[in-house]
Amino acid sequence: MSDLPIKLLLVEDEDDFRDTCARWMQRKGHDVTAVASGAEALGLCEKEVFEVAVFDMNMPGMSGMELLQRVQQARIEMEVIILTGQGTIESAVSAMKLGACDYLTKPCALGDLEHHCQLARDLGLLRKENRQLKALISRDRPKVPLVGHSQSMMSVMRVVEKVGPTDKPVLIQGESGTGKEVVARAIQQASLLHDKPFVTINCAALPEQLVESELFGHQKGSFTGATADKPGLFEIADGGTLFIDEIGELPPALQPKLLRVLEDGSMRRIGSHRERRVHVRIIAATNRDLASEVAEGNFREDLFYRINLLSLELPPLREREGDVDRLIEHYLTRPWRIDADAREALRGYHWPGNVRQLINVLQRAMILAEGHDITVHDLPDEIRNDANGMRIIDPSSFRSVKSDSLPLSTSGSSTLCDDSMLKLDDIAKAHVLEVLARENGNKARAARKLGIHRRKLYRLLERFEATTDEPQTESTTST
Ligand SMILES: Nc1ncnc2c1ncn2[C@@H]1O[C@H](COP(=O)(O)OP(=O)(O)OP(=O)(O)O)[C@@H](O)[C@H]1O
Repeated sequence: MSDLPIKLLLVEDEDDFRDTCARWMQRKGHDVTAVASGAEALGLCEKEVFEVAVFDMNMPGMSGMELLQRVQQARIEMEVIILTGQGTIESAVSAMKLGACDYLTKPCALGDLEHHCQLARDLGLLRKENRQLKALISRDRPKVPLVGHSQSMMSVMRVVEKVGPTDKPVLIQGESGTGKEVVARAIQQASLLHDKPFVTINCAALPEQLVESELFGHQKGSFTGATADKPGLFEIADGGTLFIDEIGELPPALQPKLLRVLEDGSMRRIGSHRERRVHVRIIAATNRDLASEVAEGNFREDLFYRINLLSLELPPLREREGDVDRLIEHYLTRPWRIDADAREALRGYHWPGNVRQLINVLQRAMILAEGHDITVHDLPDEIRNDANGMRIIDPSSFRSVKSDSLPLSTSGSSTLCDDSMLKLDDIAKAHVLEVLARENGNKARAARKLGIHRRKLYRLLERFEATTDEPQTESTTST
């Protein structure tokens, strides 16, 4: 039995007994609120959350049994002990039937009262844990090992080991499919909360109204379709970790609510005035450049600083030397084999969809292969073309770019120009600008189409701009 302080509500009309009980429990370190009537108690329960309540059975106005019924009807979650001067078996049975967890007769020793309150609190914690576990069974996924020994992944793993044991928020950035959720789970596994709930939400996958009710829960009747009270993921994750994927997509109206939970753990369900407190570690992930979102006014600066306290950036797969081979070994199960050409093609590909794309390609190849040997013919066209050095760029993509706007040099100051490098850079610029135009200037979408990180697109555009603005000298004239 735990001896942590109990958040206790005591409802007793006899002044002396109420004061004596309240003082005793307070001296024992519990957080006690004592009131003399059922009406006062109900008003309090609307605003505050209690773990345990002790109701005197016989009170003028509203009896303890009636109060218990009202509490049940309002779906207020707390453990109730009924206290009575005239205990009978019948009244004890009906109290239990109404949902009381315990029944005590007066006079009772104060030590007994405390003991029963502790048992009730532990029962409440068990019930809560049970709800959390049920919620998790449907959400939890098998653990995925973090495969990769490249230098960049080794340094990610070192950061995971360092940030894991703190209970501070972590922000994981990286392109889609780089393994942000896998890393979030690894952080949780390295933390003191490893045996506590790990609950996930993807802000991009849900409409705005649903994101709010998923995260914060709602009160019955608070909007059309809210047919019952529903706890939010913050409550379900209480004591554990909440992984907020695609946090860059969190609607602006919800950002202050999230900030409040991060600041002092307080939140309210939609349509409720009751303030709740939760203790949840937040791990957030995004494939957007959140700093630019802040600069563009799409993401609150104060929230950004809160979640960005500890951050880590996942490298794209094309920058993880040797990891494609390790991922092949991991995901290509026996009896499948891959021949040298196919392996080489996979190693050389630029993987815009990162690890997720590699897994899909391997799964597809296992289906298409004759027997159990995967060859280059079982790989998708874009990978085969890449491997043959035939990455084809649609010639029409050059039409919208005027020849005089092409960059003249990659370095800008070099007097020795390599023709082939110049042409490659020209092609790259034309392609990037074309994709950007096709996406009506939306850099996030263009970056996604190009298979590069948004930050990289910004850097490329800056470079293109710099080279275009430069005074053209003979030494940098393009052929
Ligand atoms: N290092 C890794 N080792 C093993 N499997 C991995 C690794 N990284 C990613 N995966 C696998 O790749 C797939 C995509 O990973 P995950 O969902 O974590 O990526 P993500 O970056 O969160 O993607 P998104 O931004 O689209 O949500 C999953 O099937 C995951 O198990």
